[in-house]
Amino acid sequence: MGFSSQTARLEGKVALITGAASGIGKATASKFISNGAKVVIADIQQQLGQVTANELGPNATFIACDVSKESDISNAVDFTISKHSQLDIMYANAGVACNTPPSIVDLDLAVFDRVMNINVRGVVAGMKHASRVMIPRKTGSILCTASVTGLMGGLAQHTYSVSKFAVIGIVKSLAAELSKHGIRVNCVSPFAIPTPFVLEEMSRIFPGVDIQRLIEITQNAGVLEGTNCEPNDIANAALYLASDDAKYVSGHNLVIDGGFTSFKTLEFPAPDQVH
Ligand SMILES: NC(=O)c1ccc[n+]([C@@H]2O[C@H](COP(=O)([O-])OP(=O)(O)OC[C@H]3O[C@@H](n4cnc5c(N)ncnc54)[C@H](O)[C@@H]3O)[C@@H](O)[C@H]2O)c1
Repeated sequence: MGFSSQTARLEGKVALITGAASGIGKATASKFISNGAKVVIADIQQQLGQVTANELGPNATFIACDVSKESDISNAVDFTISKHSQLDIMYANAGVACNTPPSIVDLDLAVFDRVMNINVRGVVAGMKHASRVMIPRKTGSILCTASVTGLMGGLAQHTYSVSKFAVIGIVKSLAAELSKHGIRVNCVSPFAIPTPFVLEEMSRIFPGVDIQRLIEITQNAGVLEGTNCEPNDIANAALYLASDDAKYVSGHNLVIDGGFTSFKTLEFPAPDQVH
């Protein structure tokens, strides 16, 4: 009993990770590779995706993919199979934030549709095409990145939060369907990890504040004193869920938020106190 070897928990496995050119996806790709997996990085940013794959070494390959296009997703799955002959782990991680107006009265529904196309439709398409190749093999692990905003609402969250509630809903529904095929479906829900995605949001809230200070503010928004949240915290959770260590875990949403949703409210300094 207990965890398998820390260095080879994914030996012989092949993973496809969307949105892995940067942030959480990149950290997870690196973690999976150091645990023995081969990883296909699928991302809309072609140049950065290629740089990331080069950085991660020969067990990483990049394929251009816009998750809002079903044909790009099916192409990424086909590419993975033709390169590695199997797909064991599908991590539908790509997602975007958006600048939502304070009031729903001013909500631009075109922005709403765009976010849903990436954050929800993109995840569903990833699950669909991964399932097609996993079901005949009677094995597989499907992951997605939801968010703490998929558990609780908040001001100006009428788009992003809706998309992440939907992701958690899909995870629970698909886990039910795929259990009879030996496929597990889970998600992770991060909070305030200082990636480009979050820092873009933060620079909207605190215009003109330098990046290092924004990283500091983001990390201090967590609740555990003496530790900083980072992409690797999510990569560790993804590794657990993807590996056989979680062989009896399905339909689960693993929240990695330093306790935020359990016992604390968000505490940013007032914008005029940040210089
Ligand atoms: N950083 C956080 O605190 C946090 C919190 C909760 C949830 N999340 C979720 O984590 C996931 C990863 O975000 P991150 O924080 O690592 O940000 P990030 O900006 O570092 O990474 C997001 C990646 O997704 C890619 N992407 C965007 N649109 C795409 C598309 N249409 N097709 C393919 N790739 C696309 C980007 O190019 C980028 O590489 C997202 O789903 C986000 O909603 C992040």
